[in-house]
Amino acid sequence: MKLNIALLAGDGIGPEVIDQAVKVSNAIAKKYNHEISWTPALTGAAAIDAVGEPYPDETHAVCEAADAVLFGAIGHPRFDNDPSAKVRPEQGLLKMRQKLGLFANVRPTFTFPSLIDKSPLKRERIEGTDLIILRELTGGVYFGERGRKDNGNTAFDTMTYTRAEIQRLAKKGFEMAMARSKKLCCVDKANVLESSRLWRETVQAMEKDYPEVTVSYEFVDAVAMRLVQWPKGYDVIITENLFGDILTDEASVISGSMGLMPSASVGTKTRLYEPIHGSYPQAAGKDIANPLATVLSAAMMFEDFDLKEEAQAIRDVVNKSLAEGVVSEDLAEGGKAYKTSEIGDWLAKNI
Ligand SMILES: NC(=O)C1=CN([C@@H]2O[C@H](COP(=O)(O)OP(=O)(O)OC[C@H]3O[C@@H](n4cnc5c(N)ncnc54)[C@H](O)[C@@H]3O)[C@@H](O)[C@H]2O)C=CC1
Ligand SMILES: CC(C)CC(=O)C(=O)O
Ligand SMILES: [Mg+2]
Repeated sequence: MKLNIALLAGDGIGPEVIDQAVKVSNAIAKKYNHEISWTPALTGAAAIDAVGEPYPDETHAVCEAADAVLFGAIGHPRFDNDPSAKVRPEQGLLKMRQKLGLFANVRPTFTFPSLIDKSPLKRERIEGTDLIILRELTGGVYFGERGRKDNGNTAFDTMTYTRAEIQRLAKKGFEMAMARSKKLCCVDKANVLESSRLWRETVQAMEKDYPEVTVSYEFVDAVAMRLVQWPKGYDVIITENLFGDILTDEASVISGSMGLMPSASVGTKTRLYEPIHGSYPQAAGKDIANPLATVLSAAMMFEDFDLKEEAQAIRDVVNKSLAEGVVSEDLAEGGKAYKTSEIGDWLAKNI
């Protein structure tokens, strides 16, 4: 197969983890006779520095022309620490998601056999966890009306959803549940928020179309507790943008590290694969970040091209690396920590 992949490395550890995913993908291409052409493009703070805008039109054109996008991370402390900055890297991420129509973010949470006892959570609670948080990605408070009033002394952000936005995300959730254990949990805050009540009303109305799916409705605060208390109680979770953002970082504790959590963003135009973590600026340039979230995002990309054996080969080599102790600092627990680049080399060699 010939694949044209847009490569958006971004900021901080973005370029370092992307490099490893490219090494692994190229090794897969070589082994299984595929041809991958990578087209790099600017995004985030790197793009602001170069052209003054975090998601330039040229980058959008590259993404639109590609078969898929592999994305690293964006964000830089000089913007995080400057609340008055008018142009911010994160605006690029949101614009990209919106312009590419990526309304659903698939964030799986699973455990790795060799890491289970390293989790702060007990083995019996997490072993066998296999859940998906399907996060709405182009609506809600990240995209609602915001501003200041009262001479800047009052600030507001608006959480807005349309029925159609909820329906298209929920449809994906129901379909995923049908293909898995037929269990769907809609996470909201319908006891307080009107937008959550629209979520609940909309999902309830769709239940009749999927009679085999058992649907539960839970409040996000309680789910934040239950997710780490008994993650095996969940299979497919659907939720709005902000709640999904927060719950998935929390879920990384079940797997063992933020550096292990992949994702796929899907929607109306193209597909984008990215780790759930950010640019981890404290690690930038040190070659210490865990590249596996990005490598496993590439596995999700192969899976979606229906290259299932290739995707499995990546997951297998990742498991092998963890079992053999080829781990980065976040998982080393005082033992030998491999460099980001060494892990990429090891994985590519062992494909
Ligand atoms: N999708 C994206 O591009 C995202 C960008 N950001 C941006 O990233 C910057 C940093 O934000 P933070 O809140 O610190 O989130 P972050 O996800 O970059 O880092 C949070 C913590 O997670 C751990 N971590 C993250 N990635 C790791 C990896 N690959 N290997 C090992 N450990 C890892 C580290 O302990 C780190 O301190 C900000 O500018 C933020 O806006 C944050 C989240 C997502
Ligand atoms: C800028 C944020 C919306 C990025 C983030 O935290 C995420 O997508 O997980
Ligand atoms: Mg996040």
